[in-house]
Amino acid sequence: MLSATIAAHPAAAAAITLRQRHSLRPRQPLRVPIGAAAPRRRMETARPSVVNAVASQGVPAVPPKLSFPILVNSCTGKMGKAVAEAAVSAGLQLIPVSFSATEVPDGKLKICDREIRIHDPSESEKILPSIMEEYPDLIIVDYTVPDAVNANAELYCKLGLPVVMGTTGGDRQLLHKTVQDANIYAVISPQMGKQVVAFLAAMEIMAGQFPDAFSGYELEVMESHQATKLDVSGTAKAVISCFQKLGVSFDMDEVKLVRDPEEQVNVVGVPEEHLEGHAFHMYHLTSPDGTVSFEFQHNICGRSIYAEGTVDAAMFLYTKIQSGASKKLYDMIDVLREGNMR
Ligand SMILES: NC(=O)C1=CN([C@@H]2O[C@H](COP(=O)(O)OP(=O)(O)OC[C@H]3O[C@@H](n4cnc5c(N)ncnc54)[C@H](O)[C@@H]3O)[C@@H](O)[C@H]2O)C=CC1
Ligand SMILES: O=C(O)C1=N[C@H](C(=O)O)C[C@H](O)C1
Repeated sequence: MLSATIAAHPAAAAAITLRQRHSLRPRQPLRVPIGAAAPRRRMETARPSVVNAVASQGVPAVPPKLSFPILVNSCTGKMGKAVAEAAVSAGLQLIPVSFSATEVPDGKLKICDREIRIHDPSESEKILPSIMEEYPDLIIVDYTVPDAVNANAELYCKLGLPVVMGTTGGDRQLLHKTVQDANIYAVISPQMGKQVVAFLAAMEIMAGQFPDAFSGYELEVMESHQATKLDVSGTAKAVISCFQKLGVSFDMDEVKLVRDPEEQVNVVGVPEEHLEGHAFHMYHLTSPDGTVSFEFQHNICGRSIYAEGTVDAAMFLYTKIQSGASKKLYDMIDVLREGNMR
């Protein structure tokens, strides 16, 4: 059996095998425990580097830190809160306003010692223009719910507000058309985690270069997320569309969703402390005669990988806007390609 395993979080190495549709069996981790790995030898001689060479000529070695205003919609959500915290720690100016369908005491929320005023989404059209006046360089980040994606995008387009759209679901085709037609600056991606985006990019390259390489193979897909997740993983859908280009026949509704915490712990192998925030994905391919199988996984615990990637995307977008780039609509592969990951 050929097997490729990608575990993006050390705590998430529990491998899963999907040999029969809807039947999940836990398996021993394939990786060597971190502590057992032989330590790498440190380089003993200083290497001349471009940075050092430039610094020695009196030019600043480190590019100036970017700082611009960022509004996170919605700071009451799990991702919104994580992004707001990551933005503050990266030195961005977190605008003390957000919108939410969830009521919070006194209409306020504390994030990193800052008080964020929470408004009802119905007020966004009225409030955002004055915020844009106050913060002309503003970028908005959207982590709301699948049902709000299209209406939110329409509003940002109407206002000409640059957006990093992390929210999944909704009508994706319409989302892209709305943004393209309005010609606003945007990064749209169902996956902001750098390493997962690199995996996705590799899948796209493989699909482009070897179409039909997996023709006739059977694909089984399992994704496990926190029970509150409303939609099928947008990342799984993107990976599946690559498998489809590789010749695999698969309907999106064949994805096995795991949302039951007991199954997540006992069958999938999600660490209990990450039941409220995890994203385990497994894709299993079997050849028509059953003699060859492939397995790909990306298992993530927590949200920091997406929050950091989102801040990278916002910084990328800001520099595009400042340089007056003619291309305006980007995805995370564009961000990755230009090396904008801190
Ligand atoms: N692109 C990426 O890398 C990632 C994307 N996501 C996606 O982000 C979205 C949010 O995920 P979570 O934060 O876990 O969900 P969540 O349920 O914790 O938060 C959603 C928040 O949006 C608020 N909300 C609902 N309707 C709204 C509206 N019209 N305007 C403003 N706020 C509104 C809710 O009150 C809630 O606080 C999901 O679509 C999820 O799939 C999540 C993780 C990573
Ligand atoms: O809701 C989540 O949590 C996640 N959503 C994104 C998706 O649907 O692909 C990314 C990741 O799976 C986490």
